[in-house]
Amino acid sequence: MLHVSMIGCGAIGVGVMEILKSDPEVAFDMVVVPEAHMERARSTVSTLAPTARVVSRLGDERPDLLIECAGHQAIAEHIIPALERGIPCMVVSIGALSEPGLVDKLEAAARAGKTQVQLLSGAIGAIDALAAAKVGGLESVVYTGRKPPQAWKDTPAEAAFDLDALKEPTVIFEGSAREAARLYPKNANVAATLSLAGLGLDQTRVRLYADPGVSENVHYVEARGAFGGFELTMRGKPLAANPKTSALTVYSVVRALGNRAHALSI
Ligand SMILES: NC(=O)C1=CN([C@@H]2O[C@H](COP(=O)(O)OP(=O)(O)OC[C@H]3O[C@@H](n4cnc5c(N)ncnc54)[C@H](OP(=O)(O)O)[C@@H]3O)[C@@H](O)[C@H]2O)C=CC1
Ligand SMILES: O=C([O-])CC(=O)C(=O)O
Repeated sequence: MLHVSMIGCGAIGVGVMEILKSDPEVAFDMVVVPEAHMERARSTVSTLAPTARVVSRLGDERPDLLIECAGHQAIAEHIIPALERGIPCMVVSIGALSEPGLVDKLEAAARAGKTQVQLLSGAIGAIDALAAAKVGGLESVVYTGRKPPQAWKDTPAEAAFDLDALKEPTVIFEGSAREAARLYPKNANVAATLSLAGLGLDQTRVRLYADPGVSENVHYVEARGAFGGFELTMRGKPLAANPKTSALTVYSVVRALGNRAHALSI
């Protein structure tokens, strides 16, 4: 039985607990949320993981695994201290890792605690292929992200474009993955994941579209290198609870937890 503590109880956290409710080999012991929202989280968690405690910090507890499904802040606040204490961690807010120095801090914390932090693939696929291709040498990685206009609400695109009135696919950003992550931090997970697995934030090229013709989060990747090349299209169905997040992200977390908990890992 794998004893897991989860940080965050939003669209991803709830989706993960819903699926794993029926897995006898995974137990959620604690769910960590901000102090102000503990009561709300308690009512959600009581139906999904009735034995789990809702807390605002991990304290002295030592789960087998700590998983972050919360956001940027949670990495500094919870993941780095847990790694330093030797608790293995998984991180889903990969966009946060575009902050200069944060990947190094994560690595240093894991080394100090003699443990490991796993960065999850989330909404994008072929990270195994891209990371393997990097060994032989990559020449180019180009990522095109296409989402319905409303998925770009609360981003700089809202000020620059009349999103509700768009009739055609519209490029809202073109540049490096680093710049994409700076301007669109809540939509930067895929660009940052591809960068970390491949050519880095400065050499990974990104184009983002607000497209009234799509209802899904469409991720298109072209990679070239010594290995040859690949093109990948993901058409991720958005979660009802958060249209910025593809449902595959939830499944990617469930897969990762299953791979730690079960006798067979794939
Ligand atoms: N790797 C990938 O491909 C993808 C990654 N993501 C990332 O995953 C993360 C979660 O996404 P999603 O579930 O959709 O987001 P939600 O906004 O639905 O949920 C986030 C949850 O985390 C909680 N939270 C926020 N800050 C903290 C903190 N410092 N400590 C503890 N809990 C905290 C929130 O609490 P409250 O509501 O009280 O603020 C909320 O319960 C985001 O960072 C997102 O960018 C998303 C999609 C794909
Ligand atoms: O599709 C998703 O779930 C998330 C996404 O685009 C991103 O954050 O890059």
